[in-house]
Amino acid sequence: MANQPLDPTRIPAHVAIIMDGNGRWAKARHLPRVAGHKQGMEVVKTITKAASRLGVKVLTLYAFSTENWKRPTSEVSYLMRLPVDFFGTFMPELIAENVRVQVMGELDALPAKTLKAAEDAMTDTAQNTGMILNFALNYGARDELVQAARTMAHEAKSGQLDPDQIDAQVVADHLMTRHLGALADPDLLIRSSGEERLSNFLLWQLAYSELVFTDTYWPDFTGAVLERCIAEYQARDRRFGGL
Ligand SMILES: Cc1cc(N2CCCCCC2)n2ncc(-c3ccc(F)cc3)c2n1
Repeated sequence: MANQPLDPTRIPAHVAIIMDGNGRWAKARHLPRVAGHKQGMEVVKTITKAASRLGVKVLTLYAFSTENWKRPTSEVSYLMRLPVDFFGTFMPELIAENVRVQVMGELDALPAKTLKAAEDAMTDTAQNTGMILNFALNYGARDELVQAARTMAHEAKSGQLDPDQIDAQVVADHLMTRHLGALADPDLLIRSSGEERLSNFLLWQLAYSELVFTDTYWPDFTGAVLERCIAEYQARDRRFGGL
């Protein structure tokens, strides 16, 4: 991993993070899995402020995937309370940091209290003009692509969309990241805990992203680890398919 000082002129505009390793962190400490999730949420607060102060414009965090419903009921119930706890304890700091909250995923399937916490946070921070904190909650990239294809098919069938006009931008405009506009595609994807998989995350948007993997478990992730990942990103020479 690169250890150069960061170039403040080349901070990645959009950073996405798969926050992995919470259960293993807890197991290594003979704690229940939910202790890893609890500490992981505190790290979300730390990294939100660190990314904002570095000049990141969009921070997308994979909080809960469509596959996570398979976990034990007690763990899912705990996880569904975390968005409520997060905003209940961190909203004043989000406002002070001028952060705007976005939440994307199949939100209608969330428990009512979870959905309300997310919707209230989006409303209460809508006027903020700083970093966008974009949570992926009950999100799956394949579901996102299926939904986009179904919507475009219905629009074509109704005469609203000429199939021959469908290009990459039209597809992007039908994805859950459409509200991010030109910032929709992450420049940098970070995955913690040593796993090197995409796990059904942002499959369209990550087409040209730099992928950085760190062995650090998410609950141990710090601002210094974030800076090392960004230094690794800055040490790479992105070609976007060119020479
Ligand atoms: C389900 C879940 C799990 C969750 N973990 C903590 C971070 C590590 C990953 C698993 C556990 N965190 N952390 C923050 C949120 C959150 C999500 C949406 C939102 F609008 C506000 C906060 C969260 N949500």
